[in-house]
Amino acid sequence: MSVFTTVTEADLQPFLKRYALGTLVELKGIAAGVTNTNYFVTTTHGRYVLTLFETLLADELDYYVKLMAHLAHHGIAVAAPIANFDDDYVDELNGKPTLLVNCLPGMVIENPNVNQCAEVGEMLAQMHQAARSYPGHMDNPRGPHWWTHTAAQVYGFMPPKAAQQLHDEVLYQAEWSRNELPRGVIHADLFRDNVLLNGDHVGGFIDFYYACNDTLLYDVAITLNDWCVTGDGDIDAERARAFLAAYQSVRPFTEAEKQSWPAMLRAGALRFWVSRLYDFHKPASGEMTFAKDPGHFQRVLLRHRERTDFWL
Ligand SMILES: Nc1ncnc2c1ncn2[C@@H]1O[C@H](COP(=O)(O)OP(=O)(O)OP(=O)(O)O)[C@@H](O)[C@H]1O
Ligand SMILES: N[C@@H](CCO)C(=O)O
Repeated sequence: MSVFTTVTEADLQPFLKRYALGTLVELKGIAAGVTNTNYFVTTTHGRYVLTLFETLLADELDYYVKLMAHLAHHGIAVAAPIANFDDDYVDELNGKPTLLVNCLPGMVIENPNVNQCAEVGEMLAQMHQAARSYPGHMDNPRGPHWWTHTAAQVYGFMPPKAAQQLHDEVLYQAEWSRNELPRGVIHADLFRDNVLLNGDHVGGFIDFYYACNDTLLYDVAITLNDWCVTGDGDIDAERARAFLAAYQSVRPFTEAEKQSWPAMLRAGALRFWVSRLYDFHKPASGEMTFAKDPGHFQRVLLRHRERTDFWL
């Protein structure tokens, strides 16, 4: 469930008076999602999504929310934040920082087809391009420094063979240089549950709260590792080829990116193996997370290590 902070119609009516959105018709909690409280809000003007941020503070939201507004302004399918009469995107309701965005068409798809993977690849490349003029900056909090430090905290909980595999990968990732790779704003968590699909078309990308400035190729790897994966951690070649071809139809990889692609695929898997290991072995008390299977990304990573064809 994901209504951690209850909002009643009586709470919302005065709040909505700070926006040009008409009056409340219906308020409905959204079950999906595990971090924040989300509601569908229908007013006399349309349908919106209200998010109450359970952990992020108002000033921490600035980079993400302005990025969403910037991308929407460029025609990228993302939820567009709506400003209140003070021209602020982030407001406050029931003691929590709050955001209203437009409701996007479509739904989360668990088993995407080839066309849907291609559409996501194309939109991702266009998002990378549209974000080139975004002035905000945020270092990636989940890069090599983070996984080296975080892996060190979980080795002791792991079977020796898996710990050795993880340690080997951390060392391997420290040995190659990312300096030549194009950088920009990345989503950094564009899994299937963060994209709404409207038929074969992208209804919208959501959940920009890991977005940051890093290499664009890292975003491509993270996205492919989820969208094109099979149940056993292998990659479906047909979906991978379609995804990459569509991405490159907008932004072809540089030579340096082509060379780095096999290593970057592994980096994308390592990042989520480590975060899932950490959440599994060291859940913060009272934290509202539902541990996801770390073994899945161990399998994805080990398959990448054996791979000889990278679908380019
Ligand atoms: N702009 C939107 N338009 C339509 N539906 C949305 C929109 N934003 C969120 N949703 C719906 O709400 C659900 C939960 O949103 P989201 O995944 O962002 O939750 P969260 O708890 O904030 O994040 P997380 O899942 O990363 O914990 C989504 O699966 C989607 O169904
Ligand atoms: N997408 C992440 C969780 C949210 O960051 C995962 O599947 O581990």
